[in-house]
Amino acid sequence: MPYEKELAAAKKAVTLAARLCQKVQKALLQSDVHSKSDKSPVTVADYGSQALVSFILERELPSESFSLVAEEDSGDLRKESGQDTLNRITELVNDTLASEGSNSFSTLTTDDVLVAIDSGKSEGGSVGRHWVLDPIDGTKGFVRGDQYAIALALLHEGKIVLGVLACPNLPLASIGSNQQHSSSNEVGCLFFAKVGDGTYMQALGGSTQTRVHVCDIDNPEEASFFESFEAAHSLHDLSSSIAEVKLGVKAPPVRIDSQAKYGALSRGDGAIYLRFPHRGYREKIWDHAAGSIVVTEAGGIAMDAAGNPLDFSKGKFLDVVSGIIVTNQKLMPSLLTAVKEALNEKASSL
Ligand SMILES: Nc1ncnc2c1ncn2[C@@H]1O[C@H](COP(=O)(O)O)[C@@H](O)[C@H]1OP(=O)(O)O
Ligand SMILES: [Mg+2]
Ligand SMILES: [Mg+2]
Ligand SMILES: [Mg+2]
Repeated sequence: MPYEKELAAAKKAVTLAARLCQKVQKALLQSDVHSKSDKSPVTVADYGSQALVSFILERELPSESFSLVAEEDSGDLRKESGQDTLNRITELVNDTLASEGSNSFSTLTTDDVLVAIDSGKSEGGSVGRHWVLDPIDGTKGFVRGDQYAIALALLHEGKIVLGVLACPNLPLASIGSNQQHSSSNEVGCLFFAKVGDGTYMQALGGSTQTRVHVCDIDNPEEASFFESFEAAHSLHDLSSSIAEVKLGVKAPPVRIDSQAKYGALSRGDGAIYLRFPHRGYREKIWDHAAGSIVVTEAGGIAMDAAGNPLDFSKGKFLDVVSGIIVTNQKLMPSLLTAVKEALNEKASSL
């Protein structure tokens, strides 16, 4: 089966990274939160997760040439002021590797950690194989104690061929706004998909997997929609005018952080995901690579707001027209029409 060993390695890497993130989120100390030059919060867990995933993929797939396009770099950690943080990250990575229980465990030095983080400097592109990683997607949710995801995908000749999405705080039961209250409050989901093979979900750390599908709602009035928790990441007014005014969606928006939205959509918790970043923001491939294959293999479609397929082959940026929209096959035509109308009205009112 193609990509079988890559999928196994990706699941192992992401599961361990999730363990590291859970530990940090539990004991999140103010001193663990730092500011990058773009002012987004970055924590020891973002770096630790990236180092772990990079290290495990290289260890598990030794015969392949390794290319990784990932969000973080080690610049700040190499400064004098980054020493304590680097020591803390190295300790976290080693503790997590030790908890794996394998005999082949070797202790990483701070230099090994820097090298593992910097393996993520690849630019991707349309030739060859590249892993694509967001070590913590939804850092703001992570810091708040809410939803976040570890998102890993494999890009092969310009197409995403597999994706693994760990959502440590996502309930195993449905979170859709139309859902009955569930008696189970167990959290921690691992979604994974291989091209042509469907999407599966299992409990993080569990082994029983279930195939998942997007919902088959064709009446927008019965649909519900996901969007960013952070209004700074996506225009909430525009989503409301599309979903509620144009399509007649009755349920209130489900606002959660990160690609957990793609995971939830892939198992039918809601029918639509709308994302309209503010002007000037450029999407990155690691923010959508794993999520998009998880949704498409579950029967959904992810496109830009003009109806173009998402093109992951152009380097680290994912250039899209106006935004990203995701739904099932039946709702996409009416959603696209509603989006076009709303964008035209917005343009003519400026
Ligand atoms: N100004 C911004 N507009 C849109 N998305 C952003 C912005 N700043 C960061 N992001 C990224 O958007 C994603 C989260 O969006 P949301 O949780 O709202 O879906 C994350 O990938 C986050 O990066 P990061 O990986 O650093 O958290
Ligand atoms: Mg970030
Ligand atoms: Mg992200
Ligand atoms: Mg991130």
